[in-house]
Amino acid sequence: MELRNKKLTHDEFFKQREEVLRQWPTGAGVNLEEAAEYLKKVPEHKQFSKKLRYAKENGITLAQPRAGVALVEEHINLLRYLQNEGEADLLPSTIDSYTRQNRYNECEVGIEESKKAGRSMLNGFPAVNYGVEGCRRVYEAVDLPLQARHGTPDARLLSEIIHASGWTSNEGGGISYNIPYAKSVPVEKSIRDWQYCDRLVGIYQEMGIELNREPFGPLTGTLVPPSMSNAVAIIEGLLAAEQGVKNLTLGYGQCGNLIQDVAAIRALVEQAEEYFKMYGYDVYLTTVFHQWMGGFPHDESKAFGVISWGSATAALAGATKVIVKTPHEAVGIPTKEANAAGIKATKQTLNLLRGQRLPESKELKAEIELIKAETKCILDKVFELGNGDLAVGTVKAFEAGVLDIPFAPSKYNAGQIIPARDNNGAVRYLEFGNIPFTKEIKDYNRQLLEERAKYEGRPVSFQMAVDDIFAVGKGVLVGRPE
Ligand SMILES: CCC[C@H]1O[C@@H](n2cnc3c(N)ncnc32)[C@H](O)[C@@H]1O
Repeated sequence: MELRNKKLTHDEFFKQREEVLRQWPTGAGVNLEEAAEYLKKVPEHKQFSKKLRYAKENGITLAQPRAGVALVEEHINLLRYLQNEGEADLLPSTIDSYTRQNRYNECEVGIEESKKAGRSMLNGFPAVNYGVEGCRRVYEAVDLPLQARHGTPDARLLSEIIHASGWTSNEGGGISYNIPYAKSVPVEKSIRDWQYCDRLVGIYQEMGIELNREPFGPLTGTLVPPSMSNAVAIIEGLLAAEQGVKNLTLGYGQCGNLIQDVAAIRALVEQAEEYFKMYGYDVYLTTVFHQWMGGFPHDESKAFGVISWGSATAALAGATKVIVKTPHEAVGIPTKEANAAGIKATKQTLNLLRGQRLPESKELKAEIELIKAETKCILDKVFELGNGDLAVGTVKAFEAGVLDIPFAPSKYNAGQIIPARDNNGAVRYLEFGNIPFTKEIKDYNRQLLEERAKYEGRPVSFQMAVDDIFAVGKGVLVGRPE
């Protein structure tokens, strides 16, 4: 069947579902009607969509950690600790890397090794291997909404299992969980697979169960210009809406300049709403701001500085949710104590800033307009390449380098754009690759980088990008020459 941005028919979906549920033995434990009955019993305070609505309507920014370990009991202890000690507002289950690659055999080995070692030998929770029974134990053990967070190009079986288990949100998308996470998964394949995941949510929606979907905003988390990440977020939002998703959280990864980060969230909301309206989708939209996704300082006190700065930006931007980092970010998977500390520092900052927003200024307005103009150039070309079909256009846009994610591992990503910070730390385009920006937009980006070059007494060059990549880990935002 030709790739199309078209809601999967019931026949198309249920025919594919037979193969999906056979991918691993635990798939046999998924029964749609039984799962719907189970989901209908999820109390409001454990429904992602309800808690996000409440936060948006009350101008509150919620705090959510990442967390996942190999064994069910330990994972439950971890989540309960983050709920009770960490005061998390929303809970994750970060899924391990083998599951993300559908390598469930290796998950089995990792589970056994973890039992022998008495510690987690996987970097997340292997939800598929535990199946509905194990995932329901996790859901029933906590008292907050639960979401699957991962990086899975083919998340069809994972999505079936976690939703059937009462987990009321799923992160990911056909671009955002492929290009930054995989080397050789064709864009067409991951778009199709995520159409399935979204259609599953749409089918639950038609049964009166509102689940939340959250495309992964930060992408590579390495100097991704806001217009590129916003373009991807809006594309994944539209693709999800076509499959019947009604509750969407679009995201963005902190870049570090306050004006630009606030502008990115404001532009994302304004532009996404414009596109949903234009295409007639009735979507309840919320936003998620990811605390700094790049290199972290080793020193835990300095790490708390980065965590608090991301929290403050999220609050001032009015994001519905902020994803929390921990003081162990520079070293690896955090202990539960370090994870809880990250959440508490975040919530302290959010509470101190409750109700405050970065006021409209000419600089903020200009940055919002610039981001929207850049994003429009990209999206217009995507639709043109697809002759109006967004799914086809997305595949062709990656082939043409119109969608191009900096520092992505995927061989389907052109990798021609080069980002670098301007003198105020805002992320600009140093090389445009094949992105069809207007001359005015290109000249403005170049002018801002020339200002930095003049200040630093060096030419605009790739070295600026390299210096910027290491800067935050060294305690600064802009990578000044040594
Ligand atoms: C896009 C996600 C990257 C971030 O996701 C964190 N992360 C990954 N796996 C786990 C885990 N099992 N528990 C807690 N945090 C985790 C990393 O540290 C990084 O910040």
